[in-house]
Amino acid sequence: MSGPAVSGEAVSGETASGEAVSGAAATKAAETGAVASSEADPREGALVTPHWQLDDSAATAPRRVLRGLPSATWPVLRLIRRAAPGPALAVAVMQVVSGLAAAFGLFATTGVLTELLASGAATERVLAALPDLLLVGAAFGLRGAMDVGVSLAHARITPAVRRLAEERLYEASLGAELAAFDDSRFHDRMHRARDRGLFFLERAADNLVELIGALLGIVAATGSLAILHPVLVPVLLLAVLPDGWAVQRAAKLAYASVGRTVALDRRVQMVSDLATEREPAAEIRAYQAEPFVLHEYRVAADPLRDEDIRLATAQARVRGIGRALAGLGLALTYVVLGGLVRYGWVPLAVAGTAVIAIRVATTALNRLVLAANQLVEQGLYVADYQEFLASAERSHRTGVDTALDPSRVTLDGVTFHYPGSDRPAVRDVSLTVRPGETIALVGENGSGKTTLAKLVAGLYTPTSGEVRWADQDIALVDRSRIADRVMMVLQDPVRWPHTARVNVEVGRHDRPDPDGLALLRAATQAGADEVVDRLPDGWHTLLSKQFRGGVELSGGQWQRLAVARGLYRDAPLLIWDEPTAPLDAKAEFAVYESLRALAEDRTVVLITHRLASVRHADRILLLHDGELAEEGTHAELLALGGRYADLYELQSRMYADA
Ligand SMILES: Nc1ncnc2c1ncn2[C@@H]1O[C@H](COP(=O)(O)OP(=O)(O)OP(=O)(O)O)[C@@H](O)[C@H]1O
Repeated sequence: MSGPAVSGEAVSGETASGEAVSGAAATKAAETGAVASSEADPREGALVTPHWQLDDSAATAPRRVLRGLPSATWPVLRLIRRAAPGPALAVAVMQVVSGLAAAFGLFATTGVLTELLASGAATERVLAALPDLLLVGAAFGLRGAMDVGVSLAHARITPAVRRLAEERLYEASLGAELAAFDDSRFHDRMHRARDRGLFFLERAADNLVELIGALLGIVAATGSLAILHPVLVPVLLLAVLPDGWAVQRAAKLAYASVGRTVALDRRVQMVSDLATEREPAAEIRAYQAEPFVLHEYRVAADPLRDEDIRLATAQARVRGIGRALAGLGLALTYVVLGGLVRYGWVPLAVAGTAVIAIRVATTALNRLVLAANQLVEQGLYVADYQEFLASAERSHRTGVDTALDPSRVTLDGVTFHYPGSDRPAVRDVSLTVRPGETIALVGENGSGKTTLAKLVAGLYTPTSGEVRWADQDIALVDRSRIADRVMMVLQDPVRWPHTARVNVEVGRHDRPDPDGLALLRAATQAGADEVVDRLPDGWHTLLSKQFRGGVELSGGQWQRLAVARGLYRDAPLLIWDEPTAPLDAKAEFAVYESLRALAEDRTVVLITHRLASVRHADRILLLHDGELAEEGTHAELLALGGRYADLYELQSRMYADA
């Protein structure tokens, strides 16, 4: 990751003076580009920000999103409408009915009080009040029924929203270009969207329902209050606005805090994986790295804890001030009401209803303020979610939907930079792979072989230059059209936590193979049949120790399955990146025999460090520092006496010595 361009404001922003230090440290770290471990210990003093913690996109988000409630509400509303339109409509209707019942109940209460406070015998007054009393009871009952109905409909909304939001996130992530996964900003956005965005989206859906209910409750109570005496309405606002300010302020503090700590959170998560997952367990013990892992945890977790405490304290202070001001406002409201009765501006019965209405309105307004402010806070995270979807969408390349012929591949001045990297991984490479030709890419570690192979396969788009299949520039073609024509075995293939059968068939999951003949052919060519024969449930054995009944394979056994997966795919362009590195000699020999058979009617790009395996390639291309340094047949390159000859000589000597 290169030093991100983050200003001090990015990490100090809205916060108190202490955090300005983190901004300065951040800028310094960004300027020096030093690695985290050589920087100041994040536990010292104010929250110091190592370079991997910096997150420039978080800095601008609050201002943009805090423009108000609508921007927080619309995306949630749209999702609710898509995810659960029926329950959403039911909630809206029942909430309106509930609000009307509340208003009706308040007016009926005035009738009851008027009768009860009139002169005459107590029994007569009670009897006179009875019809209104029944109306109050009916209104109360209707509200209760509506509230139960709202809860039932609401229970269907939240899970449906989560389900839809998750699917959209995964769609966006799966649809993003491969290069996006090499970009740290994309990762930060994705983590914010996945870890917080989804959670808060669900909460925001809850709060929206709450907000609408509270709003209708307020309209009912305030409307009744306005009819009883208009001056009570502005006075009532005095009681709730300070609280509203406090919750709003607390939400901003929380978001600013998350902007500062999102990468630390991720760091803790990564250390947590190291400490608890199976894969690193053996190496950590072998290297006695347990104390180191714990140290790593503390370095990230201590400042997180301190930041959480600082945030909670600041929020409590702000809320306390809000509460005190709200109490004063409420007292003032009652004083005004007392004055109105004292000077005979409102009758006592109306004042009695006003007290109830004020209580109802205050409760509803508090609910509203809380829900609205939580919604604004959650809206910030929902915006993160939306932003991730948008960024994934932006990275999604759309192209023409055309048939492709990859038998002749031409690279024309191709240069490729990984995101955020100044040095090109592949530099100005031009070459042509002719139909049916097998080329081998060789060179030292990091010379650009895998990157070049991924460019040929259309997984990356060149920063400059063109990759053409036949005469078609593949940068302009739909991604799925390209992928359809390539079979590929990559370095470090995925170990699918699924059955052995799925591990092969996922190579082309929609390939019709009812008798499993293609599966068996691919498995035999890759030597995976021998692996499967020894599994307790054969092809149906679950290959993941993390689930009950699952088994684990050796590295070479996994690789045989991965090779079988690549072969099962069956496409005209074959790209093999170190397919046999973890295989034993027998399996390697078998795989190369299969490769030779496959190469007869395919264009093949083979990457390997075992130069003995590339002797039969039609052409060998040696990459050095991203550039095409040598090109020719095995014999030609040996005669040239360059880097290839040196490497071959070295390897031959190793075998001879052995
Ligand atoms: N995802 C990535 N993000 C940024 N830089 C990368 C990424 N992958 C590779 N690189 C850089 O690109 C350069 C070429 O890497 P590449 O993997 O293509 O080399 P290679 O020749 O295949 O190496 P090896 O023989 O070790 O497999 C290296 O300097 C590497 O550091």
